[in-house]
Amino acid sequence: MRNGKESEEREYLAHVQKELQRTLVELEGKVSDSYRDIIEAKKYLWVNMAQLDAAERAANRVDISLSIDAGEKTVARLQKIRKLLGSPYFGRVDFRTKRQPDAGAYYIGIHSFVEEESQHHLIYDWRSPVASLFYDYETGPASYLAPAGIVDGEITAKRQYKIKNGVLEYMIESSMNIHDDVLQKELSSTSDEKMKNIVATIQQEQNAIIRNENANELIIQGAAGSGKTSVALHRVAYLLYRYKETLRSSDILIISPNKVFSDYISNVLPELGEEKIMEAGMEELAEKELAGVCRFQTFYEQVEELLNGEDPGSAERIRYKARREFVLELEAFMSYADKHFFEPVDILMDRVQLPAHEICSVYERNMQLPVKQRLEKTALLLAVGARTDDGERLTKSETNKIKTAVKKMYKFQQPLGLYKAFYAHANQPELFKMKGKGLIEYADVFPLIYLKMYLEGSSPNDRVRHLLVDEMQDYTPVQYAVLSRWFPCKKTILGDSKQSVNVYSSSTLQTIKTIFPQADIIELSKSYRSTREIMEFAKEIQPGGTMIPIDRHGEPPRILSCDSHEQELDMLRKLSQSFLESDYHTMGIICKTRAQARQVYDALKHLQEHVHLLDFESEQFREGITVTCSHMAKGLEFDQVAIPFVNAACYRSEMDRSLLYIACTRAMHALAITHTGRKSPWLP
Ligand SMILES: Nc1ncnc2c1ncn2[C@@H]1O[C@H](COP(=O)(O)OP(=O)(O)OP(=O)(O)O)[C@@H](O)[C@H]1O
Repeated sequence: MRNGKESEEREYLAHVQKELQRTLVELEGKVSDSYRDIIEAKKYLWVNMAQLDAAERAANRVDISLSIDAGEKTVARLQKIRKLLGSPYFGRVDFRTKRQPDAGAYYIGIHSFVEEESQHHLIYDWRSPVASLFYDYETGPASYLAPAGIVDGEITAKRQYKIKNGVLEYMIESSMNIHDDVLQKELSSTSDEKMKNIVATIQQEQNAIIRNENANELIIQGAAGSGKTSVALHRVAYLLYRYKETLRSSDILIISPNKVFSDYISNVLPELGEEKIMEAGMEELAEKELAGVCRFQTFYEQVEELLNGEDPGSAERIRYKARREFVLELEAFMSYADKHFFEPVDILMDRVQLPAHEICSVYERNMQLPVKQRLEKTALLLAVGARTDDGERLTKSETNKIKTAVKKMYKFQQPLGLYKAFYAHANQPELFKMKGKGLIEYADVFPLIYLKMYLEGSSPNDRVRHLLVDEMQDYTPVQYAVLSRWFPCKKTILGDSKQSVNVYSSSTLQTIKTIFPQADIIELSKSYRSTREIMEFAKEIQPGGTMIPIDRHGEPPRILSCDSHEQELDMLRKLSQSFLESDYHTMGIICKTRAQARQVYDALKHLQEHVHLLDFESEQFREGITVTCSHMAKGLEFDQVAIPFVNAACYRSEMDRSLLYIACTRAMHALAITHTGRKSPWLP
């Protein structure tokens, strides 16, 4: 076995580092050369501007921009080499084939690295075909898919390494795919303010998702902490590597629940050597679509309103619009509108007359178009075909008159009017309620957009070539219908039906399956984030499902009973103080509502720079104590979590239960729950 002994491994590491160092120096030289060249070229252009003709100036500019591109590439490479110097590789797999009976040792790292002189791969990128052996197999027969086809062989040895700041901390030889000890060590570490990459410990079932190239739609249902978001981001990095000639980061869009979450995950792709992808929230997209039509309540405002029980009818309205059948009902209404809302009448002008039946027949021939375009085309075809009594063509002004007349024959000019007509048609006008002048409820936003598309058409976004939808359970079938029209590209859709922030409008995996019947569906049940004690506690709050906690242990969750509200706030102060004295980096105090969060934040203000209030407008996730509410905490994680006010009055409904589950599953290592008076019936 090559580099069999630890001393040989250390020698190999030293050799790799020496090569990396050499490359680093070379690249640094190249960067300063190209910096100097660019400055010189710019100076030359500036000084000689008057003497150069237009073609020469253009040629100079092209040269400069090419040099800048080349310089940027060198800087990117330099960054990768710097990263490798700290930790060149984390795994090794020895693989032999019939053609190569002496097993070759493949070292796997975050980026690949080739020795210049020998052109020998000292490190293979974790996304390279051969690296899949490391994640997918134990020792023994194995195969991987190379560009030229399947390569069969045998894995004779596997090793994992922890190299930090260039020092080999430990190495483990194991027949297993990813050794449990290494995973345990990774999971026991304290949290960061940004999500970490998991390349060194990707699990086999996660790797299958990351490397899935065939699915047009891939749905990942995974328990809390099962790595859905991490895996989806690693999948993006994999696809960018696999299709590097045709796919760029700017072709990929992630729909994320809020800005804080986007900030939290923003480091993963750059750490993996890729550029950030585009991100957008559902509301941001809706805002563009409804500009000039109406304003709308946000999703968070909707959830807050439900939690505060401000409008008893709103749950019913939300539930109605979150059904799968609702999309079909909207579509049936569109067919009805096609037939009944166009009322042709004779057009009688001085020089020309167009009978209603002729208008109707042209209209019916263009049914495949959205209403507005259909009307325009109808008018245009009529105008082009029409002749005056003297056999003359129509003038521009006559054509325009026909256009206006045909347009008016359709009963609704505005999407909102058509949307209201839907409820009148369904004989349920009470299910549509404006929140104020020009302000609609969140539940109406996407049905309205869907009807607007029918009325005015929509232009699919061709720039987005892969769409990632996180927290899939929070989107309704009509939202998916709109998303599919906006983005007719490949999709990775992920979430957990147990973590809905609004139980009235959440979609189950079953529902999402019916929306995307061709999708590949993968379920992740192993949960990595929290200790077994925390996950077993959470499982008692939301039983059922297939969540399997990882075998990592910690202190059991504490339920702390208080005598008064003031004493409960005092308890939170104590918990915060002890967190500040501990080795933990992040603590989340997760409340049910925004108002509660503000109250707790005020009570902890004396801790000043250590405490942050995370609200709907926040954009950043930071170290220290974060006071927030469950629906903002979704997707995030903390070393330690405290959940206040978990009494019977505050946490009683199904929705409260779901929020409590989300809050508990944010904790990695420690969880404390406080209450005054009778504790919530959802607590174990
Ligand atoms: N294979 C792995 N190796 C190491 N850590 C992992 C692995 N898979 C997941 N994790 C860790 O588990 C935690 C949860 O991951 P992630 O946030 O991606 O899960 P999730 O399923 O999206 O969670 P949730 O739905 O609860 O928000 C993260 O700290 C992540 O680094």
